Amino acid sequence: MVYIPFLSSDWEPAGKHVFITGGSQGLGLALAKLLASRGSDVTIVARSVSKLEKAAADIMSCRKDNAQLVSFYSADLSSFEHSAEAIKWSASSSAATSSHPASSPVGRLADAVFCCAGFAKPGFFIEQTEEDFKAHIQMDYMTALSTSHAAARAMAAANHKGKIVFVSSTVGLMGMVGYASYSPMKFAIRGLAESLRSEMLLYGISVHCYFPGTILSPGYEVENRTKPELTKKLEGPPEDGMTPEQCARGLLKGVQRGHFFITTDILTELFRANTGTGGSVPGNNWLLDRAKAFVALIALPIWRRFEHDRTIRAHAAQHHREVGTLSLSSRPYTSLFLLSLLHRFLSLSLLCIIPSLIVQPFDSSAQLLSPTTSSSSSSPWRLTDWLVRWDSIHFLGAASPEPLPASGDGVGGGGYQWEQTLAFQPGLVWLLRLAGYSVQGRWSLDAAVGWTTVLAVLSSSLCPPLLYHILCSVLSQPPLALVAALLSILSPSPSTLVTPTPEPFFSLFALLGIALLSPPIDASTKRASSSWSGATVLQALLSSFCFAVAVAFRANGLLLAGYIWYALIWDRPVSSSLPLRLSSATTLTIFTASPFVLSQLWAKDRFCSAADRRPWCDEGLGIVYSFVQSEHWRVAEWSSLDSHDRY
Ligand SMILES: NC(=O)C1=CN([C@@H]2O[C@H](COP(=O)(O)OP(=O)(O)OC[C@H]3O[C@@H](n4cnc5c(N)ncnc54)[C@H](OP(=O)(O)O)[C@@H]3O)[C@@H](O)[C@H]2O)C=CC1
Ligand SMILES: CCCCCCCCCCCCCCCC(=O)[C@@H](N)CO
Repeated sequence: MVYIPFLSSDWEPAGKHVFITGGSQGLGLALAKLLASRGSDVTIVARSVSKLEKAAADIMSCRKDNAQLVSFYSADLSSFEHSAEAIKWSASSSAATSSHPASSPVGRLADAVFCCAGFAKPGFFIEQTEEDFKAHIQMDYMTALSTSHAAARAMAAANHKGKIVFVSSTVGLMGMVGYASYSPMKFAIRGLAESLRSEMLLYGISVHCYFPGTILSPGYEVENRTKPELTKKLEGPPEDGMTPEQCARGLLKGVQRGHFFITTDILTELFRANTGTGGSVPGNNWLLDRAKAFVALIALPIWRRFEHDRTIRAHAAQHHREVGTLSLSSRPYTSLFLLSLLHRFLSLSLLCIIPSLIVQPFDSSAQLLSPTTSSSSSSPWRLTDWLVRWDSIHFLGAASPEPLPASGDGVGGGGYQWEQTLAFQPGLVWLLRLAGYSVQGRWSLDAAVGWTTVLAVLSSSLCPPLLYHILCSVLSQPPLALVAALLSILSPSPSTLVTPTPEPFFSLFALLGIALLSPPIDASTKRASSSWSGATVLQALLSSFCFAVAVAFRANGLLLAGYIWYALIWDRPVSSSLPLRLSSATTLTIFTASPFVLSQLWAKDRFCSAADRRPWCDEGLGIVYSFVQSEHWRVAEWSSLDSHDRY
């Protein structure tokens, strides 16, 4: 016999046996109560007996007529065997399973089977495990599959023209963040419903599939415990959801009208009209479906692009902080370091060593030191020839404890002898002095240059991985951070990074300080901590220490204090009072600036007591730094080329 939907009238629940999985709570229970109130005999199936007993009593109290049967059966429906048993038991005349009034079977094959059992544990895809995915396959797809399979077999065998009703979800028509383990199961149920709608025509069994939006059920409460904030935000507040009772009424209405795909909210209806109709899926109303599909055609892409995707992208920064998307070990720190190291060695050999072996070095500053070099000519190493460039010669002059036996004028030696070197911060000078003593008891130029070079290569190679680390937390776009870090390896002045200059050390400590200022991740909440804690203070202190070291190498490190102000005053919504934050930022700025201030005070103390006071001792703030900049280097003057005669 052929089932002709057009000729069949509204489905009438009175007197029918309805079999409801997941009938002990939420949608299933609401549906069971509704159908009981419409005169159906009801069987509910779930796992927990205590919940079933309570629910069955509840359903009994909703009956229209006391002769209606209510029955519960406990089974885990993810198993084919148990599902088949449940269907068989409900149709049998077995003895009661307990003293509960609803523990006897209804005793005839179900007329309608509602597959409401389900479960959701939302979470981010990359955080979920094999167990999570398997649980969804079992609890959502397998429960629906095994129940419908058992029901279809029993109905087909008995030539019983019943109904099978699936419960999918809005996310069975559209996928969204947080539901990557659940939504595909609801798509699968939709696929099953479509296949069965077609195949069950053979037996006159009708098939329906319901796509509810948020149902304010006990299951919803549970899933919200693991639901990402972003998913909650996109789904909307609980007020946007529907009660199980509202959903049950909508579902029953759809079933009664013979709708194949049933929805109860506008958004899902638009998705249904957009993707769920046409082709092999029968529509609910030809004209209205087309009108809705037209609205959906315009509205959904706009909604997706300007609302949905935008919300997700805007959440990226918070997400990366919460989840720590890339574990530290999977970040390309080591590769960046090794790549930088390779670049530094190439710079050393191709720019410094090989050219000075073949031809004259491109920068001949080192030749000022030639008397020294020739005195140690027995050594095959010509470190100074290779590695002394530009300002290095002046740093070496100040670093050498005794005057350097230089051939030219202006190198000096024995400390800060030349006024113009006073604008050099003491960091590199100290480092060269220390390194020079490393080999013999006597200060050695080669040792100073050699060891400082090794440290410069290491320091400048650590900078790209550090920059990557900082950019990852600032940009929240690891690929972009990687490109920037890779490009940073290619310095416009490669030899500065591998020879005794302040830049490698300055960069390393400036970046370290900035990295330390990024908010710590709270281990328990996995969020960037937003409160003013001991850790915040310690971090800011450590970072201002790094900045101070950077200032010891280069005076422009003073600007780094801006990061402290940004972090303490602007960036972090700290709970502490503004005066406390302002005074902390001020204190840390003074700390950061101290190497500069101290070096200026030292210069003043040393050079301004003599009778022939230099002009800067009395001019303005009495800072030698700015005097040297304008007088010797003519910084910010177009005529700076003239100043060369002063070197
Ligand atoms: N809540 C929502 O926002 C939405 C829910 N849905 C879907 O609607 C349906 C009902 O949802 P809701 O009311 O929230 O569900 P609940 O989580 O509140 O209830 C689920 C029911 O299914 C039963 N159940 C779960 N697993 C099994 C199993 N393996 N074998 C037998 N019974 C089982 C539970 O009982 P027990 O644990 O004792 O077995 C319970 O009776 C589900 O399919 C769900 O996916 C769709 C869209 C939105
Ligand atoms: C143009 C209109 C714009 C409207 C924006 C709405 C955003 C999408 C809402 C998705 C809701 C998902 C509900 C199903 C969840 C579910 O199945 C789980 N709770 C399972 O328990």
